[in-house]
Amino acid sequence: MTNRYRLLVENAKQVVLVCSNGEKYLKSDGMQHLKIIENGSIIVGSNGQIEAVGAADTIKADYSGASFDKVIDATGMCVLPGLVDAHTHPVWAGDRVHEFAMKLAGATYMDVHRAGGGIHFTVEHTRAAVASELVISLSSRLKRMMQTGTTLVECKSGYGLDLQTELKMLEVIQRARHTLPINISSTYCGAHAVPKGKTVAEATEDILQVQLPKLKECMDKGDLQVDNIDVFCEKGVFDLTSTKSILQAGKDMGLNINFHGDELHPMNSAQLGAELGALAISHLEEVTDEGIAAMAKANTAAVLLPTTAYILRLPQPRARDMLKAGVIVALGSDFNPNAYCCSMPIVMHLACVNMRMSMPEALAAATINAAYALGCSSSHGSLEVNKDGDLLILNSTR
Ligand SMILES: N=CN[C@@H](CCC(=O)O)C(=O)O
Ligand SMILES: [Zn+2]
Repeated sequence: MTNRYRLLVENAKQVVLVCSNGEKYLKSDGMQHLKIIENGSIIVGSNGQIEAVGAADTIKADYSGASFDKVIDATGMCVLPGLVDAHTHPVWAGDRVHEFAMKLAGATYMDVHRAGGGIHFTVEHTRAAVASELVISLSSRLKRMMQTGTTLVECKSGYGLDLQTELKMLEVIQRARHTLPINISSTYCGAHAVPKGKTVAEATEDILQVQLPKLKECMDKGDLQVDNIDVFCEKGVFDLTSTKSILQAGKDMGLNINFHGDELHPMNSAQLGAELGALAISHLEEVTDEGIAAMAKANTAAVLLPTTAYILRLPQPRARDMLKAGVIVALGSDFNPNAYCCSMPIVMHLACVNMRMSMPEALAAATINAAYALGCSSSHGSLEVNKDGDLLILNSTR
């Protein structure tokens, strides 16, 4: 047995494990009482996984003969799991600050979209951008996310809407996965909007007959790793029927269903997601009581995005109703050219102030539950033995 380890963080005032019994997610009251060790230490092994976590005295005694590549004295500090951002659109070119001005002057998100802006504007610029340019901007955005504590992030395609650009975006995400010290869950979002010049039926056909088969070929050959499938299920974008066929086709390829639903209109997206066994649905500002009940029963996570409601002045997602009903509530930044926030601490803050979540609820939603939404809660989202040694050390007593 080896007695050399990569890292010892010792004597922290608090080690916030979040949970400690292999929970895949936390619900309702379980999110109020997170597992905390006062005066604790944690060891990360040479494989990058957590070797031990516990009271500082116990760790010291158990590992008295061990050596460490690095030792950090965390006296007076607080150790947390790395934050998980469960929803981002970080690959794009073209600035949309002019649309912010339009919105401040009264235009809605869909007014801008229908006028050919919004996602369409970004599609035009992203199609024209070369991959190397997208890699550079993506890397700088991911680095900013890391600086605010994100260690696992979901990254979507969806500003291509054609085979060539969707693949280019997924390849850019793959490059970042291999070059940056951040974990990535990759999402194919070819149904993010109906491309200009196509009907919903034509766009759906292209995704089912052209884009998904090619994606599968690339995945089977090992050229691309993609984890999730996404659709923007919304009035004026993809209706319930087309959404269902695209999500089902993705699921049949082995992708996790994780899609945009019930954002601007009640579409019964939540019920559809529950029926299809979706791992997660994002937004849900307009979800109905029936949708909430269906998600709670199916263990479909709700990825709530407080920056969207803030920037678009939408009704807040009904976090309290969802928590009460037993929905697995997670958080994401929704980083995109319209909602320009890389910081999960700000997202958690907005969740507390605007969605009335408690601080422990927000932390659970940004760690174990966000990891669950990405199918990663066996390796991320809490400080437990054999999970990835992704941790934050806050130079703060609490
Ligand atoms: N609602 C759809 N998609 C994004 C916005 C993307 C964009 O406007 O570029 C979202 O999650 O908020
Ligand atoms: Zn989104």
